[in-house]
Amino acid sequence: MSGVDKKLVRAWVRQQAGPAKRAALPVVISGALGTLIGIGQAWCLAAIIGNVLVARIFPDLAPQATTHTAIGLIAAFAALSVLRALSICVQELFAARAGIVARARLRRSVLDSVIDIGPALLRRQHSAEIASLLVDRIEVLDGYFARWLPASMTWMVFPALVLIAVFVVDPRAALILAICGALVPVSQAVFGIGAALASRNQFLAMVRLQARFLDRIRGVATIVLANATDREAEALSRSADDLRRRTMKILRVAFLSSAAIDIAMVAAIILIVLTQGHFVHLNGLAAPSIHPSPHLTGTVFALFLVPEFFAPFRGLALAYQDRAHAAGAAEAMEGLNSGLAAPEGEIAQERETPVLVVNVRAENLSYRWKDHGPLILDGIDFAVAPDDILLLDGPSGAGKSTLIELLLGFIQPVSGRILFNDQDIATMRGRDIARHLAWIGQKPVLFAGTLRDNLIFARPDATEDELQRAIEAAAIDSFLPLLPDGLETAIGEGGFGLSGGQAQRIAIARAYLKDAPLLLLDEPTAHLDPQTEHEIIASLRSLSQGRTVILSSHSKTMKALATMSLSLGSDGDGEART
Ligand SMILES: Nc1ncnc2c1ncn2[C@@H]1O[C@H](COP(=O)(O)OP(=O)(O)OP(=O)(O)O)[C@@H](O)[C@H]1O
Repeated sequence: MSGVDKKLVRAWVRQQAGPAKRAALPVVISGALGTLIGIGQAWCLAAIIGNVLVARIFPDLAPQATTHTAIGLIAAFAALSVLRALSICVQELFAARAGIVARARLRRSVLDSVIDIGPALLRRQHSAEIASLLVDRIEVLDGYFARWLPASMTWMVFPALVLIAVFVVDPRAALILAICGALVPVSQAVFGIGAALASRNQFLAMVRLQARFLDRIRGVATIVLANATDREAEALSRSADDLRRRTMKILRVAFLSSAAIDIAMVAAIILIVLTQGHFVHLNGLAAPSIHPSPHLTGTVFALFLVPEFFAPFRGLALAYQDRAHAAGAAEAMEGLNSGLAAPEGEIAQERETPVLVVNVRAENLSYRWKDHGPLILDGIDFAVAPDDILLLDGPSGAGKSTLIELLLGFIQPVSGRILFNDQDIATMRGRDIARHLAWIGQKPVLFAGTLRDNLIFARPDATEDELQRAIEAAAIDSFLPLLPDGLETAIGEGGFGLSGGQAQRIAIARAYLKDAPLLLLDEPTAHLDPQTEHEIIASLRSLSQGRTVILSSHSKTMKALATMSLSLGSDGDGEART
């Protein structure tokens, strides 16, 4: 794991520490109980073997052993086994709950960041990468919260409990366990570095493959028409093979790390057995023979506890990958700037007073896309009030869409400011800016779902009456009877196809439902035929009434809607005219 990773994970762990460690505490407590019960089980078994079985074979060694003792020990072992099963069940339940709660909290935080940053995010990260963070990366964090956190809190404590129990009965065996146990962290540190690196590389390969798949599915028509199917299939199979090789590497490292623990465990067993002279006797080169002694119970007890002693190390080694995944997720979240999650409840406490009117003012607004690139907008000033329709005029590339993105709050000006009702939008959160406005672009996004789902997406709590009014105002009722299931027709990806004009009507209906006082229109009639454009403009005209409207369009008919204009580009002076 690189230094950057370490720093990120440390910062991330610190941030998670409070809620996640609290959630992991019951896992730790039930794990400790499980260890204590395991010690009890080992004692019962050792006593059965030492006091009962051996007494039967060598009555002179344990003459007092009775059938009653044997039955009592077997009953105690059975009862402890039931308790152990229960403690494992409880531990698993708490671990699963800790994982679920933490993942839900992280998903909300990442989603909030994605929404706050808006489409600007897609300029620096591939959508597949963001989807992978929200789904896969956070999903695998389950292991971090459910396994790694409890394991990292207890990997020294549980073996210490076992060591104390063994020490009381057989100090020599305890010393052997301690020495063999001390070797484990050294081997784990070596393999851990490899595991983290392999896991990080595997995640990167997976994200690359996902991004590639998504791009190719989106561009499937282009691939088929360019006769590039074979080439693309080959490239995809190369990416998939890369992922397979990296996954195998992780498995190899995991196998080596687990083998190191096994070796330490076997070494401990052999050393305990060999150092108990009274237990095993080596007759020269002949096979060892057993010479039980009255201390047999203690030795057997120590031997039974060897797996119990190493179990937390094994748990930690298995969970090391989960930590490596957390490093990858922390890095990706850092990219979204969502590493520092908003404390729970902060958003809910905000008062969401409805915005009724918006006066928009831009003061000396400038913007450049790249640090040392040309100014796309230079010293723009305008003011728009309710019932005004401001046309952003200028040739292609003049910066009309850029100005609309600034108004949406998706990008920030290099100088100057935009004010909504005298408040600088730079001081507002994305969701507050969004409450002021509705936006209609060239091509509305239709989600996979019914037409109804797509409409009420703008306001899920809209009543049936409000929905009907929006449908009429946007003239959706003109094509509704043509849809096989009316409002319940599945549209969007995998659903019923809609024409550009019909899709644009859905966007207008959404704007009606949202009922925001500021309307931003970015070439809403581009790509429409004159007849459809005429109908859409009629709907937009009524939608504009009483609202503040800022509009960008190359269409003469759309331009005719405007009450004032702002000339952008080389021939414009950046001042609005009425
Ligand atoms: N994400 C981006 N990164 C870098 N430059 C960009 C980006 N988006 C737009 N630009 C550049 O900014 C300039 C203005 O683009 P913009 O899309 O705002 O123009 P426009 O007036 O809306 O054009 P059109 O009328 O063709 O839509 C163009 O030179 C464009 O190349």
